[in-house]
Amino acid sequence: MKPTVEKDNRPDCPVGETQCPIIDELMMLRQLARTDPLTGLFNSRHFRDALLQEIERTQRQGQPTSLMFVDLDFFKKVNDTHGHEVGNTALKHLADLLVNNLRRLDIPCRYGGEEFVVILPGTDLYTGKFVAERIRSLIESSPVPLAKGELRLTASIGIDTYRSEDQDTPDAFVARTDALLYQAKAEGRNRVVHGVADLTTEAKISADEKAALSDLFTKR
Ligand SMILES: Nc1nc2c(ncn2[C@@H]2O[C@H](COP(=O)(O)OP(=O)(O)OP(=O)(O)O)[C@@H](O)[C@H]2O)c(=O)[nH]1
Repeated sequence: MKPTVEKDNRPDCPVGETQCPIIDELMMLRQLARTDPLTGLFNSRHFRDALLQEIERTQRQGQPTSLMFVDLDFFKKVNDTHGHEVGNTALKHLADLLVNNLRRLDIPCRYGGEEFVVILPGTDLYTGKFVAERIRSLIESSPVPLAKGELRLTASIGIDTYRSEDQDTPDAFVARTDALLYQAKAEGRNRVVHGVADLTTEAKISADEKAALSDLFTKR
């Protein structure tokens, strides 16, 4: 889901007009305050608000929320070798890849620098692991087209899930997921590291469903 001009929470025009330039301007500024200018993704401010909302939904309705940290590998070398502009092109390339390969409900954000974060509402860890692996594989197999040749990238990913019975705070959830990303870096990069699997949920998924999920993600 990419930022679009918000239609909800639109304040009423103080003089009751349907077209109100001041309200339009206010909505635009509100949008800008939540958007990363380089990639067009949501920024870390929006990420925090959206995560709080999804965790609240998990606590009230029981649907799990997964969280994925995606960080490009050796990105400093990209800047050092090809220059900052090419680095920026690579960041935009990754942002587009995320937008084009996630569900519309998912919330990809630029967390900062070369680190991206995606909220996956209503997604258990089993499904989240498939999504993460598909994104990792797509990054590896989709080089960035440059004026001269192409730039190959890889990324490390940490993914974990907030379940209705979880007691940790949103910050603690972010910290435990971020720690998995750092584990992926430490274990050699270009890999997905996930949190502790919920064996009861996994056991409920039939072999047919697992095969269908696997098929779905390998065919895309
Ligand atoms: N081009 C560009 N580079 C950025 C931007 N934000 C951060 N960076 C660069 O991202 C690089 C991150 O480098 P490091 O934190 O050392 O990480 P890394 O080289 O990717 O190494 P690992 O993450 O350990 O694989 C630094 O060189 C930053 O300058 C940006 O908006 N544009």
